[in-house]
Amino acid sequence: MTSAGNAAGADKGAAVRLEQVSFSYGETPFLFDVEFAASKITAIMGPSGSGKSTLLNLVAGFETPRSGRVMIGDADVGTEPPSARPVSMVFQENNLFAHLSVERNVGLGRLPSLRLTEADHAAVAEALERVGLAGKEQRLPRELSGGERQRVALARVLVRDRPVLLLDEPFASLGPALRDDMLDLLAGVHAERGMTVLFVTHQPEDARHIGQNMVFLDNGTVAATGVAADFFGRSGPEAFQRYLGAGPFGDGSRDVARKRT
Ligand SMILES: Nc1ncnc2c1ncn2[C@@H]1O[C@H](COP(=O)(O)OP(=O)(O)OP(=O)(O)O)[C@@H](O)[C@H]1O
Repeated sequence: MTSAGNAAGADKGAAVRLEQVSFSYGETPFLFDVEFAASKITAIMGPSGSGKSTLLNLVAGFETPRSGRVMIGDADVGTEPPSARPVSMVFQENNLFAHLSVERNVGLGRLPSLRLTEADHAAVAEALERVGLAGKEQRLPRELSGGERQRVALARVLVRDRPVLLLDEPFASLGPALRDDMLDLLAGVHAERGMTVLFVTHQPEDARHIGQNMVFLDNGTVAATGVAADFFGRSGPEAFQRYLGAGPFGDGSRDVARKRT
């Protein structure tokens, strides 16, 4: 996959670098030293509790490192509040304000005050069209399906138009066919915009579907990095192969060869 679909968006992303970033939750230590290439989709995998969400939270600014630097492009953002970072984030659930319409939920990405200009309204309409939600602008989140709610979250990302997009298992609650649709939508948006995407997933097939690069976490640190095609080949990192064999919960419950239904 390339970002060549839109020359204007091709260099849009910024590299994300965690330089010897240490952090802890009580007795649980983390140490991250890793670079996410600009304008690429990097899938982040690892056993439950290995620190995937923690890593995203450090990049987003919801957590602060004890030491080390969080770099986005050339800027050290380690002390910036989340709102000042050039980042958008989509979670598995609870991305939307329940009492606000689809249109207003997306508009928030443009302007938290929701005092939108004509141009802002046009951008919201265009984003909703792009994610296939034209005509549903006035609905409340509870009047949408799970997949549609995640489309609203993606539309908000589009109007925010930040160089870095963090996705924490955004499609985990969706069935396989819908998940594939959402991955295709995400890949399309990435091809147009060229933002840097960090995509946390438990699903090897999702990582293979859209991941260009891979980062594998284990026990609070980066155990392996590389190009996705190499990771999933026979000569992929041993720790990753073991993880795939055991399944993310260490019980063999999932397998790389698992077929979509
Ligand atoms: N707010 C918190 N307070 C205390 N401990 C936390 C907190 N958030 C996470 N942890 C702990 O930090 C470790 C890493 O959690 P994290 O959510 O980053 O893992 P993960 O790899 O995203 O897991 P999963 O795949 O289950 O979502 C876990 O042991 C978790 O219990």
